[in-house]
Amino acid sequence: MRCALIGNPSVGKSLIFNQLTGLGVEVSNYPGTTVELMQGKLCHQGSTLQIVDLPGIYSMDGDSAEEELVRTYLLSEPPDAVIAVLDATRMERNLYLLLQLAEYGIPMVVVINMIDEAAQQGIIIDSGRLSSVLGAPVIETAASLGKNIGEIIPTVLSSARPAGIAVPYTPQIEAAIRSLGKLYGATRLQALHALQGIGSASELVEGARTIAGEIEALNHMSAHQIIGANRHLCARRIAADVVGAQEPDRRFSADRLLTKAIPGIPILAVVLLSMLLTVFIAGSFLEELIVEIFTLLVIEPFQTLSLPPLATALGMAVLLAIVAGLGIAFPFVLIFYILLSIVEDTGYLTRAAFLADRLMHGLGLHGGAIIPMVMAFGCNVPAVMAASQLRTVRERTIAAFLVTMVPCSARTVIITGIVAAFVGLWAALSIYLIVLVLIILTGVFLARNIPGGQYGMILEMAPLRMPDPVLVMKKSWGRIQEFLFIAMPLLLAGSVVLGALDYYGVVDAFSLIVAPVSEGYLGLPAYVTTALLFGILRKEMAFETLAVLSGTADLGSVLTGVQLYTFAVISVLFVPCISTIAVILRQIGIRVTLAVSAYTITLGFLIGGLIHFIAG
Ligand SMILES: Nc1nc2c(ncn2[C@@H]2O[C@H](COP(=O)(O)OP(=O)(O)OP(=O)(O)O)[C@@H](O)[C@H]2O)c(=O)[nH]1
Ligand SMILES: [Mg+2]
Repeated sequence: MRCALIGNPSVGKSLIFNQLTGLGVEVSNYPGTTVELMQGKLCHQGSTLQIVDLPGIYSMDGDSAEEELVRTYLLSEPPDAVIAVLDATRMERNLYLLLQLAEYGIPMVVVINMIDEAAQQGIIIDSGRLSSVLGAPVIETAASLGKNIGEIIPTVLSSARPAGIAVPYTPQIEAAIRSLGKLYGATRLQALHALQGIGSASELVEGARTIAGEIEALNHMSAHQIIGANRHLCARRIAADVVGAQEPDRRFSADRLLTKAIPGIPILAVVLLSMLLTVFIAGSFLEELIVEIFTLLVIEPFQTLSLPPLATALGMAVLLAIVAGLGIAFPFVLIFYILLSIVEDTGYLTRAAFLADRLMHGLGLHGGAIIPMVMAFGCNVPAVMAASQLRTVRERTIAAFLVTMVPCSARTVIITGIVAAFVGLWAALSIYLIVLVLIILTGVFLARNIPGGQYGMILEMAPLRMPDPVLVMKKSWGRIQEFLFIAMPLLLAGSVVLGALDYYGVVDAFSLIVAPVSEGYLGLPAYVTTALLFGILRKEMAFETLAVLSGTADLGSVLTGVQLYTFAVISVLFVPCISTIAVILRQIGIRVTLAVSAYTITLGFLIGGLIHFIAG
């Protein structure tokens, strides 16, 4: 048996899905979290059920990718039952979708989720009454508390049935439905779709177009609009019937403060800055701790072993890679993801997107793109994935450029580990400033020069709520896995290769070749440029390779401040790491990948040369 979860965005479908199946689909207080169909299985009293988590949608008849996905899914492979999830605090709007869903005639169970929040807001729902109005079973749940989730499957199995309710449309629409039925044998659903111009060219769609044209001429409103208005009216009536007295929302005033330019923008700046500072401070603290413990317990004992030289070289390379990955990058990445999950689940991120909207428009993006931009501080890889969800090619292209320029945690490691440690805190901050200016210039330039229109942003404010610590940790863990299981192995493999190349003298030979450019143009010893190139594998590798090749972790003793600064700026700017390149290639395309790589290499070496020219 197959069963699908359908509902508006952010009503808790994925959380219910996870609780039913025991899987870990991403759950977040940000509309549009699930963008594709997710499947899971569960066993109930000996029989296996397949559960499908669908993206959240506001309507079944629109033309967004998510709406089309849900519609095609229901039409082409109708599940045996649907679980319609509603948000108890927004019944009217949720019922609008439910009324449309009812027209598909698939057996359903209605789940009114977030009943805990409704209770807090003084909203009372008469679910018995709703059940008799809809003609389908209704269950009240609070997924975050696990309340009544256990009742869903038994109810689906015992009493799911097609909802009996039908929206009463205006006489003209009803007449059109009847004649389309008579003329083309269309069902009510097919006739409604055809009247709204949904579906591929067919006699029915052609015939419906003529009728819809007549209706439009008579009403000065398209059939699509009339149908929508009828459904809204019906949803409003049902909501008025089943939803009890509602107290004014107390969170309203907090929202006013967060979304008005003043004090909203200063608050946003403080939030972003404190996120960065927390990552810096807590990250460095953990970093030192881990590196010290690791050196004491692993590296020092390893050095006292008398192994053959090649084994020592390779072993050291692996150990250094583990310190670089687990000890240095991990604390930064983990803390960043925890902070991001918290900001997301409080509902603040939607306010940030709203505030950033105007600013981002200057860069050719809309406020929603603030999410990939902020995520990029953690790691560019998930940020590019998020950017590839933007609506137009133009936006995706611009976002790919800007996201890859944002200093990710690995680059933060270079900035803190090299510049802050050996040159100074202000020098480190100045790198962020340089990057910020370059990002703005790039965005403005691309926005002016890439053709294509700009979409406005339609983003629903997520409700403000206390994040659930367990969910926050689960989500951060889910995100960190990419780092642990994809980046770490890459880092280890890269280090072994580096160790071998160094051992056999290949690194030295390579250094000879790059020496003229490196020394003449950038003012850097040749091995430093070699280290830079290793940064393509993984940005931390640049740092680590530099330490390996210069033979000491105390970089200040072998390179001057300007040299270290130049090195850091170039590695921050030039080419994203290999994982980022791969993900741009997969999600956005080869042309953008090549353009981004060429652009960032040029930028890195131009600015690097400039610094040497001015300060060297
Ligand atoms: N208070 C409360 N919060 C809930 C409940 N159910 C879900 N949430 C929270 O609501 C937010 C949205 O949950 P998701 O499961 O991601 O929602 P979704 O319907 O899958 O959303 P999309 O994938 O965007 O369509 C998360 O922050 C959940 O923790 C509930 O019953 N009560
Ligand atoms: Mg979801």
